[in-house]
Amino acid sequence: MSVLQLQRVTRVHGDGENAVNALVDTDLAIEAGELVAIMGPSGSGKSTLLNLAGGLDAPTSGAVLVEGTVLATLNKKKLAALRRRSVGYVFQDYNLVPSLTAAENAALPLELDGMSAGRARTLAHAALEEVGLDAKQGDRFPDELSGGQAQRVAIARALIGDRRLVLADEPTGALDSVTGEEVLKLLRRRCDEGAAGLLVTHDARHAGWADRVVFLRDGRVVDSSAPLADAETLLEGAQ
Ligand SMILES: Nc1ncnc2c1ncn2[C@@H]1O[C@H](COP(=O)(O)OP(=O)(O)OP(=O)(O)O)[C@@H](O)[C@H]1O
Repeated sequence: MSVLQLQRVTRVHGDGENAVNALVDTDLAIEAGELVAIMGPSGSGKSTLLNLAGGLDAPTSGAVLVEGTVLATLNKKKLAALRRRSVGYVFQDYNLVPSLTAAENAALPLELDGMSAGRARTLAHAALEEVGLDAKQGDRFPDELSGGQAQRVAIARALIGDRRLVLADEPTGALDSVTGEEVLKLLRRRCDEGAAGLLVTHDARHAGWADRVVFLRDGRVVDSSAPLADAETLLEGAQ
C-alpha cells in the first residue's frame, strides 16, 4: 500500500471569475522508503499539493489517501488524529512555539496525542539527539537557537513518534547551504528508514536527494523523472 496517494485530485481556489485551478487531475503515489521532490515555477500548485497531502486542505474533486485511508471520509477529530500520528510537517519558518523549549516543542505532538509528559520528553530528547542536538540544546528556547538548530528541532518534531509521511515545504529556505544539506540528509535518512517523504524545493541540487522529481506547471504534472540528471534541464525548460 502506498503511504500517500492522490487520485485524480483537482483543487479550485475561489469561484466564478476568480476561480483558480491550483491543481488539476493529479495522480501521485509515494511508497514507504521513497523521497519525492516537487518542483515547478511560482504558482504552479506545489504548496496546494502539499497541503492536500497533509489533510490541511481538501480537494474539489478526486481523493487523497494516507496509508490507505481516504481523508475525506474522516470527521474533523479523526482527521486531526491521523495528521498527528501519521504526518509530519517541516515548514520553511520552523513554526516552533516560542514559549516552549526545543524538547517541549519536539514532544508536543506526542503530548497532544495523550502521551504522558515524562515519556514524551524522553522520546523528544532521543529525537533531538538523532538530529544532532544534545540535552543542553534541548533545554533552550527557540530564540536561543541558530536557524539551523531551530530547523533541526522542527525536523525532530516532524519525525517523532514514527510518522510515516513527512511533508517538507522548502525546509532549507532560511538556512545556509551547508546546514541546508544536513537537513536534507536527515530527511533522506528517515525515508531510507521507511518513511515516505514529499519535498517542495526550487533547488535542483536539493531535489538531487530525492528518488524522483515531479514537475508541476499550472497545476498539472508536466514531467516526472528520476533525479536529477534531468531536473536542471526541466528547470531550464520552465524559464
Ligand atoms: N487560498 C487561496 N485562494 C485563492 N487562490 C489561491 C489560494 N492558494 C493558492 N492560490 C492560487 O493557486 C495557485 C497555486 O498556488 P500554490 O501556492 O499552490 O503554488 P506554489 O507552486 O506553491 O507557488 P510558490 O512557489 O510561489 O509558493 C496560484 O495561482 C495561487 O495564486
